[in-house]
Order: sequence, then structure tokens, then C-alpha cells
Amino acid sequence: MESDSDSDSSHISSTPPRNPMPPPPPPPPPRRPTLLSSHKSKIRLKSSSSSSKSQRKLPSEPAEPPPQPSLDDTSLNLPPLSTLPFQIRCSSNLHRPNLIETLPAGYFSKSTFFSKIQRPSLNFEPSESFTCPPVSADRAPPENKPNNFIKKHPNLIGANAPLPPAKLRKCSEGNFVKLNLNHGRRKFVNRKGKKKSSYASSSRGFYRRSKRKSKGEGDVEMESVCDEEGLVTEIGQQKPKKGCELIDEAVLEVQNEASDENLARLLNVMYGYDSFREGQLEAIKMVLDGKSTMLVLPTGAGKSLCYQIPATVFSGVTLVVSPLVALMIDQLKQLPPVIQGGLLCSSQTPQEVSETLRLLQEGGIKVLFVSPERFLNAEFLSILSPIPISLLVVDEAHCISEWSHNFRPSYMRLRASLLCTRLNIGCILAMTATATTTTLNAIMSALEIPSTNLIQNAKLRDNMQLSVSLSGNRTKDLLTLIKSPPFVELQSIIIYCKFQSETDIISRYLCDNNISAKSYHSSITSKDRSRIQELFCSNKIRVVVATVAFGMGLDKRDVGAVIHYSMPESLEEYVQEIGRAGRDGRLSHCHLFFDDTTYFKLRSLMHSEGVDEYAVNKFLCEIFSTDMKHPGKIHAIIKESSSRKFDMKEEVMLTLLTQLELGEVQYIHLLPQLNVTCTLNFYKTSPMLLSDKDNVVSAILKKSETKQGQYVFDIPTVANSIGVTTTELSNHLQNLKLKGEITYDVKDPAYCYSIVEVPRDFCSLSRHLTKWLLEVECFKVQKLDAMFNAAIFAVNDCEKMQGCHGTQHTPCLQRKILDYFKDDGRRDIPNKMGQSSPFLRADIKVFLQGNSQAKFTPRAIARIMHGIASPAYPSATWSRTHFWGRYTQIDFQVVMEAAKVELMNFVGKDAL
Ligand SMILES: Nc1ncnc2c1ncn2[C@@H]1O[C@H](COP(=O)(O)OP(=O)(O)OP(=O)(O)O)[C@@H](O)[C@H]1O
Repeated sequence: MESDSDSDSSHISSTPPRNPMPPPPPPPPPRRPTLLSSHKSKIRLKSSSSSSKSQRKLPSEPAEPPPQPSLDDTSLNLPPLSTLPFQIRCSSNLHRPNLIETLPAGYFSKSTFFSKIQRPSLNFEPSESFTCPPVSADRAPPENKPNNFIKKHPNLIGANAPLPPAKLRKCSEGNFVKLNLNHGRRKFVNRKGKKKSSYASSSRGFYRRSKRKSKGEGDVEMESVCDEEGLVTEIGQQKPKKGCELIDEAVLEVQNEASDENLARLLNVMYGYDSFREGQLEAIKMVLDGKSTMLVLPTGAGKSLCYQIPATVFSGVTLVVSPLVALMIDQLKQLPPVIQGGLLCSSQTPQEVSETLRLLQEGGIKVLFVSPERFLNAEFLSILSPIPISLLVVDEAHCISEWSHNFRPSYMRLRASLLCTRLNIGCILAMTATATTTTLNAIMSALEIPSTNLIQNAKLRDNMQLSVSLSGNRTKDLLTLIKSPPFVELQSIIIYCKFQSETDIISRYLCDNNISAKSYHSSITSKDRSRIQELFCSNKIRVVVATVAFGMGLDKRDVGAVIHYSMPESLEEYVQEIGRAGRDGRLSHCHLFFDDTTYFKLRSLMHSEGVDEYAVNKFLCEIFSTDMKHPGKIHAIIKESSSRKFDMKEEVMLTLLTQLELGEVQYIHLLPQLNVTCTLNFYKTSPMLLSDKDNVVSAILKKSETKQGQYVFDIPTVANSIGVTTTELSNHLQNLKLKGEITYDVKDPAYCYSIVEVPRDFCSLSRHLTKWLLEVECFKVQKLDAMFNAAIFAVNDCEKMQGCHGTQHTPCLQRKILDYFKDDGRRDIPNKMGQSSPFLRADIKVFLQGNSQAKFTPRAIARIMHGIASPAYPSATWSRTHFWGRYTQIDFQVVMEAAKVELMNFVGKDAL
């Protein structure tokens, strides 16, 4: 590694340095006897409601801080919106979804007031000199801080997200999440001291629990204030609901007029922030105006608030589509307590799902987080269709585009046309921190967002100091780095590695060197992952060594450094990951190690999803190898066995299937994924007797094989035979199980679909699909090259740029990143790959001779030469050959061409 300790001034910046060690916790503020005993807050409330709108002042910081409750404090909660003292009527106007029908003229008239509201001093645009506003180190971060509290969310692991001031939290216990949290069973009492409810361990779903009781027609009210024991006396003396009323008032004002002033007031009473950050106000106003919007803001810039505020203003539900369950859970926990949230994901039990859906139907959920896969579920869509959805939020919207660094086939379902027709959604907010121009165009066209509705501030935060070094011994260099200033002084550090094994090795190595570290990757149980995240967030461990699995949704504000032990696969990934640092606005340090070996390894991996036309053709034949006599018949393709058969990753198969559904012609209709093989035992009643009363059991008996007294059957086959959906069949089995009649196990996860139309020309369809997949593969390779080139440029060529020195390369990396996002232009990016090797063909020949019993394609050979496993050629078998990974430095296409020639020679010789 090029030493970075050569320059003591390496971390000099006008951005305030991070405290060497985390600041000691502030002395506990004096506890007020009751909230309403605060004379000042009384006056503030009074004046805010009595002053005229134009003169209204934003509530300022209270003179004395509110009491600091424990993490479990749930004593101050807010009522559901349904109890707000105003009526919200649904608007039929698609473009102004569910806002009050009659809005005053000048609904969005610009208020001169807002120009006076201070902008957050954290500036996302790199200034000429790339400096930050000067703030002293031990002062508050140079950003718009919540004005009067450091309260913790009742259900927050990280406990970083600020909460509304104590006065606001009255009637809600926060958004309860069953996963991740291990609260003990807590008892709640009403104000008279009677036990009211218990939650946490007894709660069954991913939703905030609130007891409601009917109060007139459809009117729903929180039953109790959910005061926690111990705080009863204190709270019992308070006049209830003042905080709720403040929010209610502010919401009402925004509904009457979404002026800058009213929105700023709502921001203040809901979050305690004094002003909006760049892009937030524009986005919120656009959404409130019913305009679908594309929002591109840097990581940690505060995108969530841009849907949370509209969600409180709209009468209907806000649906948030998120790519990861962990991300959904984090976002749910970070909802302000005033917003009732819920979540639907695959890891829930059927009971949890139906409980959440029931709450949704009853209006008990305001913001619902769902995975994109949900949109496959007909039952979900039909439950959702009568529910007024005011806003659909597509979080991490780059996942929609195959040209992004993180394409998710299931996101392809999120097309405006589909969402409009099925769910009557008129307003979409797409959000991302990392989208190139190509990706943005793809998202906006899929979601039909007009180009005028783009709000973009893709600039990097300038409190992140970027450094880079070429390393010959990364492990040693990493330790040196962490032990040198400024890293040695930092409390919280994330180290990103590419491989799970690396994270374990590095964390052990750091621990051996007296640095408290834990590894984090997707193979660690979710319970352990939550625990590690909690330990990190509460500063009990200093370093987390993680794969890409860590970070999305992590809002620990004081991460002082992000170190890339392995180079990221793209500049998007780099930006996303360094975005975890310095979210408190203070100076943070991001170091990137890179080396040729990692680059070659990653470049090989870029080819692990490639497919041949021949394999795609075979796959299509399998998909449509069925009689068309029964339209609507459910078909299934088992993931694992098919993946091996076609030598295609499961994700690639899903991409192809999604294309067959959503491409120009709809060939199939995708159904929810399922474990299709069921093994069943009868318990109470004999199978024959039960089958007399139950036609499902009768069909199972007809379609099963019996093995050692167990009935084994294929779920789609049984469902087809009695004309029910697989979901209906699964529900029926579940009911029988609950009655104690049967027990059963399911296995073999499969993609399910029904055929809409059989393609006329398989050859041209497979050619078209293969070409498209190949383009996607090339694009990924280019992204890696762009990342590598940016690092090389920083180390070799940037000396001329102002501000770069030693390993510090903030200005030149920022420039490279911005240029890349502006113009990813599908142009050829120079790369380091070799274009020939004198021994390549000879080695392939020897390899073929040594493995004459196996069948190969040129792609399979090239993968082995590059050391990449594939479903049909697993590393357990093929890494034993000494040709495994021997040609990682030669361009994959070159190896494939050589393999083609040698394979033809070999087969030709064999044929003779
Ligand atoms: N106007 C504001 N003033 C001060 N802090 C704010 C403001 N808006 C949001 N924040 C805070 O900024 C932090 C980051 O917000 P958020 O998680 O919404 O960012 P994000 O843009 O979604 O980031 P990412 O893309 O990394 O998920 C949160 O702690 C949030 O409370």
C-alpha cells in the first residue's frame, strides 16, 4: 500500500474533525414533572395556534430539553390519523390522489416565508475547494439537527433516528417489528393503572400494534395511550394529546395549502428539524401535487422523509416497494411514531400475512412496505385493489433497470401501466442514490415519469474524505491504516470485503490485533446479524467487516470510516457503500484498497451469469413443452434441478421468465414461487374417510405416490386437477394441519407460471433474449472497468488536480464519479485484460483430453479457465483441475473463442 500516513495533513479539511472517541453522553437533562408543566411549551402551543398563517413562527427549540426516556419508553404516543380532528375526503382525481377535494386557489402558491428558512448547512454539492462549513469538532454536526431531543425510537435497534420531541409522542408505540427485536414481554397500563395490553413477544406481525375500538361509523380510535408502567403517574397528570394536536394541525394546514411554510412547520413538529434539505421540499410538493416523481439524492440525504410526509397528508395508503426484507424492517422501524406502518414479506407466516392484510383493510396501516415479488400474488392484488392507494414509492428504484448495478428481475413488474390498471395508482415516487443517465431513463420510462419531474442532486456529500491506494498486501496495509491517524481515532468503522470468507478472516485478524471487530454476511443467521448490527450501533464493537449485505438501510449517523478491503464492482456500489459514513455531517474517511488480483477475480465473476443461445433455446422448449388444451393450467419449473440442467443461475431463469411475461408479447403469466413437492401424513382420520368429505384430500390421494406410508405429490398437479390456485391449495392444507388432521413438509422451490401464448419462432426469441442478456453482461463488465479506472486514475494520473495529495483523492474521485453518473454512455472503457496467450489453446486441449468423459460448451470451458463455478460445473468438482482459474488475466471472450476452436477440433477428432 502506498502509505497514507505520509501526510499528517491528510485529514485536514475545514469540515469539523470527528471526535477522537465518541462524545460522552450528554448529562441527563432535568426531568420535567409533567410535559405540560413547561410554561414555555404552553406559550408556544398557544401562540402557534393563535397567530395568523402568514405570521406563524416555526416552533423553535424548547428552552429546556425534554426528559430522556429509555429505549423502551413508549409512554408518549400519537393517535392514528383516523382520529384526527378533520375529515379527509378521497379525491377521484388521479393526479391529486386522495387529497382534500376542494382545495383553495393557490394551493401550491409559493410562500415568501420559505426563502427565509435556513437551508441545512450540510451541502451536498462539492464546492470549488471541496470544503465543508466550519464547525468545531465537539459541536453538533453541521446539519439540520433535530432541535430538542435525542430520544430513541421505542423499536429502534440502532437508535440513531431521531424522534419527535417528547411532547409529540403520545398515542403510538412506534412501528413494531417482530424480527430483529428481542424485547421482553412488556406490560402496558392505561392511565388508571389497569393492564391494557402486552406486545412485543406476543405480537404476531410486522405491523405496529394498536388496540382500536370502534367509535361510530368506521371511526377508529386508539384504545389506550399505552403508557408504560413507571411513567404512569407522571404522564397521568398530563393533559393528553397536545403533541398529537400539533401534528394534526400541521397536517390540516398542509392539506389546506401545501405551502413551503406549512410544510416546514409539519417537518418541525413531526421530526423536530428546522428546515428541509436540498431536494426534499421540491419532491414532497411534487408528490402532494399528484405528480409522479423521480428523486435522486445522495445516500443519507433524507429521501425517506419525502414519502413519509406525504403519507401523513394523504388519506389513502402509501405503498413502499423495497428490495430487501432487512431494508423494509429498518425503514419500518424508522417511521415516525405518528405513522402506522406495516410490512408484508416472504418470511412471515400465513397468519401474520392475513393479520397485516386485515389491518390494512381496516385502515390500520398508513404505510405498507412490500417486496416487489408481492405483485405476483393475485390474492394480494385483489385485496389491494379496493384500498385507496395514494402513493406508490419505489425505493432503490435503480433495481428496475437492467443497466443498473443491482438489477432485480422482480422489479420489472413495476411498470406504470400494470400499476395503474391493477391498483389504480396515479402517483409514483421513485427514489435512488445511484443512477446513471441510462438507468434513470430506464426507470422513468418504466414508471412513465415525465422528464420534467426529475429532482436530481447526485453530488457526493463533501464531508467524506476519499483516499485510495494500490496494495500489494491488503491485510497488512489494512492494519497499518487502522492503526494510523485519522483511522486510529475513529470509533465506528465498516470494512467492506467481497467474499464471506474474507470477512471472517479479516475480523479474526483484527481481533488478534486488539481491534474489536465482527464479521457480517448473509450466511450468518438473521438473529446474529441483528445482534451484530445492534452491537455496532450501540458502539459496543468498533469495526464491522462485511460483505455488501451490510449497510442498506443502516442509518448509524456517526460511522467515521468506510474502508474497502476489496474494490467494489461498480462506482454505484462504491457510492452506495461510502454513503454509510458521515451521515451526521461530520468529517468521515473512506479508503479504497485495490489491486490487480482482485480486479481480475471480479472481472471473471462478471461472466458468471452469461448464457448461450443454445441453453436459452432449450430452456424455452422446457417452458412451453406442454399441451395447450388447458388454458390457465399451472406449470412449475424446479429451480435447483433446472438450474443445473440449463447451466443457468436461478436469477437468470427468473429474468428470462419475467421477460417472457413482460416483454413485447406476453407469453406466460408468472405466479408466486412455491415449494412444489409435498410429503403428507394423515393423523386423525383415515385417508379414505377424510377423502369422502374433502375433495382436496381425494385429489391428493389420486395424484400421490406413497412412500413408507407418506403421500408424496406435486402441488401444481393436484391444484390443476381440481381447478384451484396453488395458494388456495396451500391454505387448505394449512387448515387441515391446524385441525390436527395432517402434517406435511414441502420442498423443491420452483418458479410457477401459466402459459398465455406459445411463441411461434423459438429460435428468433432465444436469439433476441440471449443478445439482451449479453448486453447486460457487457454493461456489468464496463461498470467494473470504470471503477478500476477511477482508482488507477487517482493513483497514477491525478497529480494535476487541485486538492489531491498522497493517498487523498477526494476531488478527482468525486469528479470521476460525477462524470460517470452523467455519462455512462455504453462506450468502450479501456481495460487491463490480456487479449492472447501462447499457451491457452494447448492448455484447453490438454484439459479436454483429461476430461473426455464430460460434456462441455465453450462457455463452460472459459468459466473453468477463469475459476468461476456454475450450476452444472460446481467448484467442488472442477476447482480440482489445475487449469481452474489459470487464465483470469485473459479476456473471457478470448478464452471462449479458443475453447470453441479446441472443442471443435476435439469433437471432430472424436467423430473420426
Ligand atoms: N431535513 C432534515 N434535516 C436533518 N436531518 C434530516 C432531514 N431529513 C432527513 N434527515 C435525517 O437524515 C438521515 C438519513 O435519512 P434517510 O435514511 O431518509 O436517508 P436516505 O436518503 O434514504 O439514505 P439511503 O439512500 O442511504 O437509504 C436520517 O437520520 C434522517 O432523520
